[in-house]
Amino acid sequence: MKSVNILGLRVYPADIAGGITLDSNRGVEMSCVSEVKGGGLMQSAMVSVHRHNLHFTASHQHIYIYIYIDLNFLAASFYQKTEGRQSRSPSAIVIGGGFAGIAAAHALKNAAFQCVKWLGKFVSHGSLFFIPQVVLLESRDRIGGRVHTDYSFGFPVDMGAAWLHGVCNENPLASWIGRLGLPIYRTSGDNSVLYDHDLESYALFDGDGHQVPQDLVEKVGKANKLRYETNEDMSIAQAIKLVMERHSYLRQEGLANNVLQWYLCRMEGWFATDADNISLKNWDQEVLLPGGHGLMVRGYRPIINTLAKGLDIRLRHRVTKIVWGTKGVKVTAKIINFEPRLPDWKEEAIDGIGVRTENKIVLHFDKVFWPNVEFLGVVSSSAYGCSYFLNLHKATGNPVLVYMPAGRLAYDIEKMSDKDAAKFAFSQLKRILSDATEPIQYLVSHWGVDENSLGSYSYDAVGKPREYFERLRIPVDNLFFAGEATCNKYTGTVHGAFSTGLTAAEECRIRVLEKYGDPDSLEMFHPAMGEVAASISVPLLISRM
Ligand SMILES: Cc1cc2nc3c(=O)[nH]c(=O)nc-3n(C[C@H](O)[C@H](O)[C@H](O)COP(=O)(O)OP(=O)(O)OC[C@H]3O[C@@H](n4cnc5c(N)ncnc54)[C@H](O)[C@@H]3O)c2cc1C
Ligand SMILES: NCCCNCCCNCCCN
Repeated sequence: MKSVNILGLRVYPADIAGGITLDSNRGVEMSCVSEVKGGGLMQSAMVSVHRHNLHFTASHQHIYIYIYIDLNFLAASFYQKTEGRQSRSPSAIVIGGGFAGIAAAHALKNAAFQCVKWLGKFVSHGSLFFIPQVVLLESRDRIGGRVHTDYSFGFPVDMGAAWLHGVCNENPLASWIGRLGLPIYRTSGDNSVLYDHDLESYALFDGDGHQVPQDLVEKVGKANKLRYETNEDMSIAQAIKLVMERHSYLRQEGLANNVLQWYLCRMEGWFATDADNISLKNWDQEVLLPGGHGLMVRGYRPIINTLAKGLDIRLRHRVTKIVWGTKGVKVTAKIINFEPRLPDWKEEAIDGIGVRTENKIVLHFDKVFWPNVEFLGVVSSSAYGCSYFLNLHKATGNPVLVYMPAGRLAYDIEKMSDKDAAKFAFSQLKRILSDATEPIQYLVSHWGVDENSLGSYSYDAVGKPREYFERLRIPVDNLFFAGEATCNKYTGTVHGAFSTGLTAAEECRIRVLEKYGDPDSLEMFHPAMGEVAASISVPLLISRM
């Protein structure tokens, strides 16, 4: 029996048909079909690789295809070319230049470097010949994926990921952040009621612009410590309703209820979906690293740029079709339609993982007219009606507020033009600060409708086992998968995506050696993944300690 604490809101309990044709003259050619299936957003890819036109592998005996796709599906294949030569060199194609794809390509490229060093020492003894070439194919005209730092205001603003969840040395990204000297503004410590914020520096208002007394906010946050015992999974929304029905003294009314709805709205932001979709059983099973949550003051871009340095990246290369192996394997739409088909357990995981939307509407003002707090909120009688504004001025010194709708609200706002979306965000601000001046610039993200992401990040859907995330990661024969939705521990995060990219690259490397290399040499190739950065410990630069 699973026990769940219920406390305020901390309730404890496209198909893309994708393809590449590697052309001997041009490199890569692609076409794509993209569609959204009702009920859930699914993606997959189909890549065709034709033996005769893999130009950059022409002199190699083994071609290693490493396919990395949108909703973080990664497929890899060995392609054997036996044209006389006995030399054996794999090549790698990474599909998708998000954090996981870039991490994988970076690690594979390092593996190549290690091999060259190793070769220098052993080739004269007739040992394994192994110089992988790595090419990364990215459908957008930029790298980063759901990490996208915009500079159009003249300073960095993250339109996707902005926080480092877990400001500590165990964070897989810590060594990179430390080494690059990137400052972090910590918005919460451990076990914060609001995930990435403490109730330390904020202002909550009711719809008429009156500030909600802080003791009420804290009281509601601490209110419902009841343990709820159930074997059955249900949604967070349903669980709260049941608890309230059974324990009338817990029922929040009037303003207290609106504050409770606001907590719920923040939880919906964390999972990018409505509370009706979030699994009571599994929502708290991800690992939250210690050290609280910190904003990347200069944005995430410097890390992705550093990891991408020296990689062969082909932008605007959308993968639409994959045929792999000596006889060819097809991966087609409906989630993933592999030939041969993926095993049922894998397809079930792809189907069962939820992905919905959180967006950002960034308002740039000529001056600051709001209170000097980390965030502003508007409470309402439903989570849908609540608002959350992150005050970037506190962390960065720039006069910027970021309005972040999630779930159904984000979905509805995505139907508006950018201008109307910005107007809507501003109208929410006007409700609480009547003397607010119009923004001078705005930016609007569209993660839900963007065919390259079709959602913001994955969540635990009601009735689906948590191990789906791990199932999604597990390789099938020589097909490999990576990305945030394959990360059981750190689902939905940048560091989670990053770590699965490294893992997938390492598994690919080992597979190449097992299949085509000298197994005894595995140790000699060791390395590469995480390499230098991981071994250097540089203290993180954290403000608001
Ligand atoms: C609004 C928002 C806020 C977030 N906030 C945070 C946060 O504060 N902290 C945090 O840790 N995480 C946050 N996240 C989550 C984080 O951004 C993601 O978990 C992470 O960036 C995912 O990386 P990925 O490599 O798995 O996938 P992606 O970044 O989506 O990478 C996939 C790549 O594949 C490309 N691609 C797709 N289809 C094809 C194709 N057919 N052919 C070729 N290329 C293709 C895409 O363009 C993309 O570049 C946030 C996300 C969003 C949207
Ligand atoms: N406070 C604003 C919310 C910002 N959303 C970031 C959520 C990132 N991923 C959460 C992972 C949940 N599994």
